[in-house]
Amino acid sequence: MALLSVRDLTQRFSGLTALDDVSFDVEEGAIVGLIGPNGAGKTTMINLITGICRPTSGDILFGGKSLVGRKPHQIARDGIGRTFQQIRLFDQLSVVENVMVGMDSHLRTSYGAAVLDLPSVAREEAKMRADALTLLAEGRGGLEAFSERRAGELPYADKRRLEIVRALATRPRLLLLDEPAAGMALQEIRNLVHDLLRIRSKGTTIILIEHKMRLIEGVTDKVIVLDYGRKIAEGSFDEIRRDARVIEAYLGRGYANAGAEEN
Ligand SMILES: Nc1ncnc2c1ncn2[C@@H]1O[C@H](COP(=O)(O)OP(=O)(O)OP(=O)(O)O)[C@@H](O)[C@H]1O
Repeated sequence: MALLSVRDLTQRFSGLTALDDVSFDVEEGAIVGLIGPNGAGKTTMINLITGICRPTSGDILFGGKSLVGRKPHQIARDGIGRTFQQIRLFDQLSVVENVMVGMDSHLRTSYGAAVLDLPSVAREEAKMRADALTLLAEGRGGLEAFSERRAGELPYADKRRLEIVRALATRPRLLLLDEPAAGMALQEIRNLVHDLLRIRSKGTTIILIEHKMRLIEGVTDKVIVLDYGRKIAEGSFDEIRRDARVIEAYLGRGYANAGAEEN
């Protein structure tokens, strides 16, 4: 059984069909790319999976159970984490605190104990800090070296990487990334390829929206291509880059043989 199964999903916004009868499966342990031109419906797909919007019709099954009608916080607890196109860090908090904020839903200490400042709260916080530092240390060029710096002071690419670490703090089974390589230079994308493969090797399934084909080529097992809300292709990057409809709608002619070297 697929970990995630999107079935006949349609989303209309007053007259505009953002997604039109889209179906695909994501197998456990896969890294799946979601690509297509601006306005194709990629972010809408992530918003439906995470419960921000309710689909006009169709279904989304996660571990065999429908997500439709569930609230975003319930879906996060079900095991789906995400990052956003626009960075959403707490700039005034330290790097490690940003990751700890992401762990809140796992905090077992009660509100009452927190108000009374009981030792159990201090123990819980120390454990969260240690777990957050472990997560920060796992990426290439470990972010843990900057753990006490304010997030707002980090270079741009590290902010994006910190967002991913924070999304991992909820220990998701499925991680949804909305343009994680936006604004990154070549070496930073290489580091991100390494980070994503490592995250997958630890058991997290990933769906990523991305315009940087170098990242899509470097990490994905399968790519879904959307155009005007419709799925126009599905296959390995090698397959879809030779697909006439994908070349026409999105990639352009240079891709069929050249690959992602220039992008
Ligand atoms: N809440 C909304 N209300 C009305 N229209 C919306 C809403 N959300 C998205 N749309 C429209 O749905 C279409 C798909 O948008 P979406 O953001 O999903 O595209 P995208 O593929 O993520 O594009 P990009 O690559 O530019 O981020 C667009 O025409 C957009 O204007």
